[in-house]
Amino acid sequence: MLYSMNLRISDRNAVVIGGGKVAHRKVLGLLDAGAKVKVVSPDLTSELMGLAEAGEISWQPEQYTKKVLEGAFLVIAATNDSETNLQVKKDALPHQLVNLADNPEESDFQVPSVIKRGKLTIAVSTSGASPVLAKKICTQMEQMFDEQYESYLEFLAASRKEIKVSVKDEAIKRRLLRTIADESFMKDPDRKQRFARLLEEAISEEGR
Ligand SMILES: C[C@@]1(CC(=O)O)C2=NC(=C\c3[nH]c(c(CCC(=O)O)c3CC(=O)O)Cc3[nH]c(c(CC(=O)O)c3CCC(=O)O)/C=C3\N/C(=C\2)[C@@H](CCC(=O)O)[C@]3(C)CC(=O)O)/[C@H]1CCC(=O)O
Ligand SMILES: NC(=O)c1ccc[n+]([C@@H]2O[C@H](COP(=O)([O-])OP(=O)(O)OC[C@H]3O[C@@H](n4cnc5c(N)ncnc54)[C@H](O)[C@@H]3O)[C@@H](O)[C@H]2O)c1
Repeated sequence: MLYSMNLRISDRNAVVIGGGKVAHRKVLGLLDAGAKVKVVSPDLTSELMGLAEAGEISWQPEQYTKKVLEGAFLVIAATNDSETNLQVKKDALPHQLVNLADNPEESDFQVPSVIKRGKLTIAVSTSGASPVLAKKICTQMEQMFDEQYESYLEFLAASRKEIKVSVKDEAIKRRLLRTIADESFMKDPDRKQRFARLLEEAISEEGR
């Protein structure tokens, strides 16, 4: 069984070994999360070359050696040589998190298929059974959880903050938090006013 979590990696060192299309996909995810990315590979796809030229990633144009792992928090071995990928896992220190693009069993972590809607993240994993299915499920979910969720999550975050500072009674607090998570709030263009009224009522209910 794998343990699911969302890792904060901004400004952490990530090393990607290999410069093909799989490495490129992993690099984009790491950059989105704000990691400092180094790619180690004798060659790069044109997309990765563009990122190197733009200074978004650093490129070490050489074959893998153990030394490149120094200082890495997270390591992705995505070469097309399974022996090299396995060697990366053997060389890494126990506290370095290693993913092997061709070997789910030997990986410390696996990368899920992901949908992002602002603060909302939906991640789908099949534990390595079928990455294609993971992607397919995400594609289906993309329609269910459309772009409206981005502003809805902003509303939820702000409203929850207000509830936490203004309401002391645990039962009332819970009721409000559940109410704003109702689908009708997601669809209501006047949800801010509706929430303001509810909050006011709750505060006076508490004062009684
Ligand atoms: C979800 C996603 C995330 C990402 O990579 O960012 C991801 N793979 C994606 C796509 C994809 N992967 C493959 C194809 C080609 C299929 C085809 O057509 O043949 C496509 C389709 C495509 O590229 O479109 C083949 C493949 N994948 C792995 C192996 C090796 C093996 O299993 O032994 C092989 C066989 C290679 C071969 O047969 O040669 C291994 C892994 N792939 C994983 C994740 C991890 C398990 C996640 C899970 O189980 O849920 C894991 C274990 C390791 C890891 O990478 O962490 C991403 C979708 C992104 C999106 O949502 O858009
Ligand atoms: N995890 C996934 O999502 C996924 C998806 C498809 C394929 N795969 C697997 O991922 C691997 C890479 O796939 P790809 O399509 O990117 O391959 P690719 O052939 O396009 O790229 C491989 C890259 O690795 C580099 N490389 C090879 N040996 C190296 C070494 N010793 N040191 C440094 N770099 C080295 C090559 O120069 C090249 O840049 C394959 O093993 C494939 O089976 C994984």
